Amino acid sequence: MNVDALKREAAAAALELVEPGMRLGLGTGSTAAHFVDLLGQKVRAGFDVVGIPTSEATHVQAEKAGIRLTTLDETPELDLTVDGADELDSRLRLIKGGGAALLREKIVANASTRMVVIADAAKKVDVLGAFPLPIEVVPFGLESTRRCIVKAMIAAGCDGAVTLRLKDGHALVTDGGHFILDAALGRIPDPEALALGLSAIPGVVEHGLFLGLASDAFLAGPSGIERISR
Ligand SMILES: O=C(CO)[C@H](O)[C@H](O)COP(=O)(O)O
Repeated sequence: MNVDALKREAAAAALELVEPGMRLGLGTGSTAAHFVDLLGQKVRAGFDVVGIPTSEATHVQAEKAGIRLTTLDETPELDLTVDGADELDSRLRLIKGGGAALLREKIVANASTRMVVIADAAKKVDVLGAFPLPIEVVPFGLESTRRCIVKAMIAAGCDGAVTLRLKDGHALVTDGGHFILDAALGRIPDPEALALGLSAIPGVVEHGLFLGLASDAFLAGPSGIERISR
């Protein structure tokens, strides 16, 4: 089975958790897109839920799929968020932000009673960090913020290049109007320490370490779905 089919299987497994009337956080990325697609099919068959998209891209997809949408201002508390991840470990600590949507993804996950991760099984790792850690920063003072990030990394026992994410030769601009710095660390021995250090830097808007947010993960592999719960 190809990776895309596995992603769809993980999405289908999470769909079974959705109940009528739920307030749902809708993730971003190729796996979350399968979830939105499957949810749209259910909605068009008469199932009523309300969704909060975590990116402009998901907003467009969900609207086309016929899913009723709201905002966190109208609906500040959600029942369930279903989202993908770039990496996760057995304690459901995640790296997210490969699709540059980490800020809204974290706000929405934090507003949810449950966050469920859907992914192909290859995303599960023993130690986080092979996937470069996305860090969302304000454009003002970029180089100064980058240096502070390097110092925070060293203080947390890791090291690696921190580079500006580009799109079409220019700095990628997130939905919130910020830039993304990607930290190629290889391994993150103490994600909690790194998260604390990064959050203390004024130019850092948010980082892609999602700690203590996910309650469950559905990981699709060749031999079926593995469910991890916390
Ligand atoms: O964090 C994300 C977007 O910011 C995505 O959830 C993450 O990049 C996984 O994407 P995909 O499902 O396409 O592998």
